[in-house]
Amino acid sequence: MKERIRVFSPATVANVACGFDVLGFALESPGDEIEVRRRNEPGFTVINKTADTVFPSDVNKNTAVVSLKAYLEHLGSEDGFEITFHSKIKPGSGIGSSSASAAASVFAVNELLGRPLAQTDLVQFAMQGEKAAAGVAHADNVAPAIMGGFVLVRSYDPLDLIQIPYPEELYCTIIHPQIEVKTEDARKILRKGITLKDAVTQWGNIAGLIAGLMKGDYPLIGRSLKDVIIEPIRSMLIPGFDEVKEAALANGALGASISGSGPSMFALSSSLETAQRVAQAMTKTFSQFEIENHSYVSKINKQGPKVL
Ligand SMILES: Nc1ncnc2c1ncn2[C@@H]1O[C@H](COP(=O)(O)OP(=O)(O)O)[C@@H](O)[C@H]1O
Ligand SMILES: N[C@@H](CCOP(=O)(O)O)C(=O)O
Repeated sequence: MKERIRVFSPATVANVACGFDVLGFALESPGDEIEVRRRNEPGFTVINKTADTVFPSDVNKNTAVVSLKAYLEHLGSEDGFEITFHSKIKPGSGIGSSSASAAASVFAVNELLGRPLAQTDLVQFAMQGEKAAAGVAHADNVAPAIMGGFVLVRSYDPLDLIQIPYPEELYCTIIHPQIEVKTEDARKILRKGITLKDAVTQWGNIAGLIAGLMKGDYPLIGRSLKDVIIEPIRSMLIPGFDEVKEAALANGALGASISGSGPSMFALSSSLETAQRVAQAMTKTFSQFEIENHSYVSKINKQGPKVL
């Protein structure tokens, strides 16, 4: 049996505007690149070879270790592993840094062990990594990170994950302002109650977004990419949010909102040319707020994690 493996695990956009905690999609880039090696004794070590990522000092709070422990416990294994991070999504970015790590380790070891579990069965363990990072075992990052594409979390209990078809020509613009917003903090500020009016609007939009993706109906996707519950609260953490979102829409994006818990923003477009124009417009607008930022365009990642 192989003793070591190197894998890539993708960044993800969770919530996707109106799908708080229930919808997410994977990006072709960026992502985590880790190498996992079986140790000769139980326990876990984390080696950080990334340029600018700072992990928790306690290795057992690393989401890659937390998810892997849950997976190995399920298998009844007492094996130990060394995890080396070669590249890393910046934590607190809003594109699933904690999720990419949680997904990477369980995918890697499942491959090393000859796939004792189906890939979709790995999500439940990666969710434990998310719980360590954000206090809640939300699946809308780790499900698409492991399964690829768009994934709807139809139910958490029991866990019911639905892969959602989407049009091939769909491009995501990500803009990442250089500020950190921890998911845990961005969850604490949310209202505990919502009005029936907002609930009706939100579930109409999530249904419309799913229908638009499945039908490849770009106008329907655009009409549905609206969030009346989470975005009004969290956008207060992102200086210039309204202006940047307006710039994206004015330059042809189907829709735009906060990526995950932020501070990154995402916009979906139906062509690469539009997505690139949107990236330029969002960057130019953010720069007017003197916030260092970088933007890029990514296709949707069909595959999820992969062995390198
Ligand atoms: N392997 C890891 N990768 C990223 N963040 C991690 C990891 N292990 C623990 N963490 C912690 O999780 C938090 C980042 O997760 P989160 O707030 O969800 O950000 P993001 O929006 O990037 O997923 C940070 O507090 C970080 O210290
Ligand atoms: N549904 C979660 C998604 C968090 O995404 P992340 O990429 O910021 O970790 C939430 O909105 O809290």
